[in-house]
Amino acid sequence: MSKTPVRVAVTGAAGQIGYALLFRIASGEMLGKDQPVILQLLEIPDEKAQKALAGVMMELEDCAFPLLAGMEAHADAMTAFKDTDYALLVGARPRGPGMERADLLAANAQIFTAQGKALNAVASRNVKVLVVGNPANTNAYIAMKSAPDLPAKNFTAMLRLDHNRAASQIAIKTGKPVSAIRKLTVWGNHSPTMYADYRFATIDGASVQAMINDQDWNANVFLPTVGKRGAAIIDARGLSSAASAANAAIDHMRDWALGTNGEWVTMGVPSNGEYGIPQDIVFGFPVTCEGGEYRIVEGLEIDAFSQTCIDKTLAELQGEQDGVRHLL
Ligand SMILES: NC(=O)C1=CN([C@@H]2O[C@H](COP(=O)(O)OP(=O)(O)OC[C@H]3O[C@@H](n4cnc5c(N)ncnc54)[C@H](O)[C@@H]3O)[C@@H](O)[C@H]2O)C=CC1
Ligand SMILES: O=C([O-])CC(=O)C(=O)O
Repeated sequence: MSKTPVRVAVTGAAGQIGYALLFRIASGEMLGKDQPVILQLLEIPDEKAQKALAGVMMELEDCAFPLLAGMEAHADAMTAFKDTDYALLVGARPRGPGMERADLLAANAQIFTAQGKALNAVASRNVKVLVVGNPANTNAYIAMKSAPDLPAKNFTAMLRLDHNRAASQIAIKTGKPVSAIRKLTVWGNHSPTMYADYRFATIDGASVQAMINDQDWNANVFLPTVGKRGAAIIDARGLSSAASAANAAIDHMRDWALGTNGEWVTMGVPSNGEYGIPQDIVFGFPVTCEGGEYRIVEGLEIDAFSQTCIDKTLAELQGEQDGVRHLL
């Protein structure tokens, strides 16, 4: 018997990430090739944006996806999020050259108070929320705090693009396939302060740290390359990353919903005090997923270099949080 369709809300559906994301959700890459979906698409109530969204929907129709069980255009979060099982909050202003993601806080924070409230009012009580719009961690925190009737653990931020970027840099450095890398993680904020950590990573059971054995490369090449990759793409393309961001969003939601078979992935999730990160800070952690739930990998040793990196990215997040306190 075929499965009951699930509802997937996507905001910023007519934007560049939306265009790289929706077709993959509708084809079953996110929730499985046997899971029908109903897309509930949100764009701003602006004639041009709604017209562009209508065009994207025409294209979705023209793909004749067997799993696309329905599709709706919305200009109001209160209708877009009705009964939704998954919510991908992409719609927000992207940064341009010379900006940091935190510079977007003033422009984007209010979007996430409104959308958190709407999720609180009308979404499925089990809704899984992924915040992509920047600054993603703090926007996820804002949405979570604006939705007091939903479990805090349902709100996550996208660190998966950073995780995937780190994996590719390690694959290039070691000459091994990216698919062989296990136990990699990225701690903290989706910003240049993030700490991509391969101390526990293995390739075919062997330690990646021992294989690379170069702390200078770690500190002065690897971490800045991963941390500043978003800016490098803006510099090269004139636009922020879109296809790789959409790909990471698919990876994040797929793993959360369908599980990771014991493998580690990175998700930005509200802390319960793990690794000394204060309660509710949305922080990149290593997690495993099973049965639709993520679990933070605990008990990892944090050495002095790593602690310094974690303290720095935490301090930045706390600063962002202080800056939005008036909205909550
Ligand atoms: N967390 C991550 O790893 C990444 C995050 N991003 C962020 O994702 C966001 C979207 O990026 P793009 O798609 O490239 O931008 P874009 O400008 O192409 O599209 C954004 C879309 O969101 C819509 N929008 C704005 N406010 C909205 C609201 N309140 N409700 C619904 N829709 C709304 C806009 O009309 C626009 O169509 C940006 O904030 C960007 O910085 C981008 C790449 C990676
Ligand atoms: O850098 C940006 O502004 C877009 C983004 O978050 C990324 O590519 O990681």
